[in-house]
Amino acid sequence: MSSLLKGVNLYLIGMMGVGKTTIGRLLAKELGYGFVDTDNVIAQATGKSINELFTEEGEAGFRKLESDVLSQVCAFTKLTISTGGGIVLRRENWGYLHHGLIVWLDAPVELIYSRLAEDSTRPLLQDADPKGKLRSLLEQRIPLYSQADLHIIEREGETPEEVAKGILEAIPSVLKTQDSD
Ligand SMILES: Nc1ncnc2c1ncn2[C@@H]1O[C@H](COP(=O)(O)OP(=O)(O)O)[C@@H](O)[C@H]1O
Ligand SMILES: O=C(O)C1=C[C@@H](OP(=O)(O)O)[C@@H](O)[C@H](O)C1
Ligand SMILES: [Mg+2]
Repeated sequence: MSSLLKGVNLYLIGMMGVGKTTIGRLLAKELGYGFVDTDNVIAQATGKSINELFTEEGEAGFRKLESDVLSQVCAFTKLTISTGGGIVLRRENWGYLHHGLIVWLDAPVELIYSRLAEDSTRPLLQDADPKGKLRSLLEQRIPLYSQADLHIIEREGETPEEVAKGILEAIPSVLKTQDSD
């Protein structure tokens, strides 16, 4: 399986709660790749939670840190990189993402909401109408997520392992060069 991508990095993009962090870790294991989660790197580097960074630096400050991390990790190979849902917003980030294979992990808003309803670690969902916020964020971001190489739609009840398996099975269909050895 590790020869599938020939060392090319795999980037997971998509809305918060679709499972990028959870599934990225599984994919890295299957591929024999290293695993990086951009939010975790930011939290480790700053010693602050994502909530604290949004409060203290604002979303713009957080986005700057996110771009810095992405620019650093894309210099490496053999990585599965789980991004934060808003990484698609900055145009400069696409120059980094396109160094690898980009997978848009997608799920219905109802499913995402059911996973995050009790979760207070997503500052953008600390809103009077979190479900409405998810819908409007998704609507704004669909044209951006659509630039991914691969679009994977999760079904309700699918386990992270099943989603990861579906991604691995779909990858050969989007590889630009075929393995000739
Ligand atoms: N396929 C799945 N089925 C059920 N729960 C899931 C699934 N994928 C992720 N989760 C749960 O949903 C929440 C959000 O997952 P996470 O990996 O943090 O998503 P993201 O990084 O995209 O925000 C976590 O509690 C995680 O355990
Ligand atoms: O969608 C977003 O703008 C965000 C998603 C979060 O990451 P996950 O997508 O891993 O939840 C985190 O980066 C931050 O709360 C902002
Ligand atoms: Mg995450």
